[in-house]
Amino acid sequence: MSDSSASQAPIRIDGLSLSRSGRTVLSNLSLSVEAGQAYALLGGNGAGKSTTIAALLGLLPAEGGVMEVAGIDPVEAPEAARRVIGYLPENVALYEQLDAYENIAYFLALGGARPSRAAIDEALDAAGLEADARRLRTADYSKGMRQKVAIAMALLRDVPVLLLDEPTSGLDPRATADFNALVRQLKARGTAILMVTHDLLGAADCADLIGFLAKGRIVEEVATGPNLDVMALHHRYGEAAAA
Ligand SMILES: Nc1ncnc2c1ncn2[C@@H]1O[C@H](COP(=O)(O)OP(=O)(O)OP(=O)(O)O)[C@@H](O)[C@H]1O
Repeated sequence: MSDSSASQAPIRIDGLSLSRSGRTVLSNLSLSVEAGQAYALLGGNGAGKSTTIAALLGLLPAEGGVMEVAGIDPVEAPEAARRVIGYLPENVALYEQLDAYENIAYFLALGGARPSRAAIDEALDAAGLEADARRLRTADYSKGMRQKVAIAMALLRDVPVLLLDEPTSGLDPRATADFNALVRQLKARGTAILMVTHDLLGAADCADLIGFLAKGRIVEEVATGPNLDVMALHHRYGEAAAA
């Protein structure tokens, strides 16, 4: 597969195979995410979702297939790939003794960037972190607040690719809805988003494509939209997850 539109997708995985500890974990996996799209990757425990993200981050050697993030092969050039990726692990790690401004200034300085306070405020506004929380030590932040700080960093870095690992697990319904709205905003900016999730409803709410992973391969891929039958999908997903 190598038509020109697919090769320009900011996230592209084509025929990826990968083993861990001698066991096949990803098997001929293919997916692509266009600019301004979100792709939700669902699947049962151990299906290979986090491994897919680790592969895109250039953390695991592939045995076959190709990957590209913003045109960069993360296996050949992992550091260059990570410069174009915003990655949100399931639990965002921040310096607990520092506030949101200090964390953002610190992490961006590692990449050589020195955003102004106004630029940080603008990014935190876009990410939806309450103004009166920004000067508090992040030790007191909820998971949702930490994620907003990480999203603000990605906005300031202006990365074309976001990888989200179970961003809504453990969030309450309100925070989940806020997060899904944020995903829609990021799409509107042209970001390509790959999110690993167990939240089918949230995926239907904010993703364009939902892929079901089982035993390291996509067993079903559906486009979301007003006609999507989420309950039917729920039943099929259960079957896919158990496959
Ligand atoms: N460090 C590792 N060494 C060896 N095998 C691993 C390692 N990490 C994960 N695996 C195996 O790779 C497979 C895929 O794991 P992965 O974490 O990608 O699944 P997942 O779909 O993200 O699951 P979950 O929903 O439980 O997070 C599993 O069989 C797992 O046991």
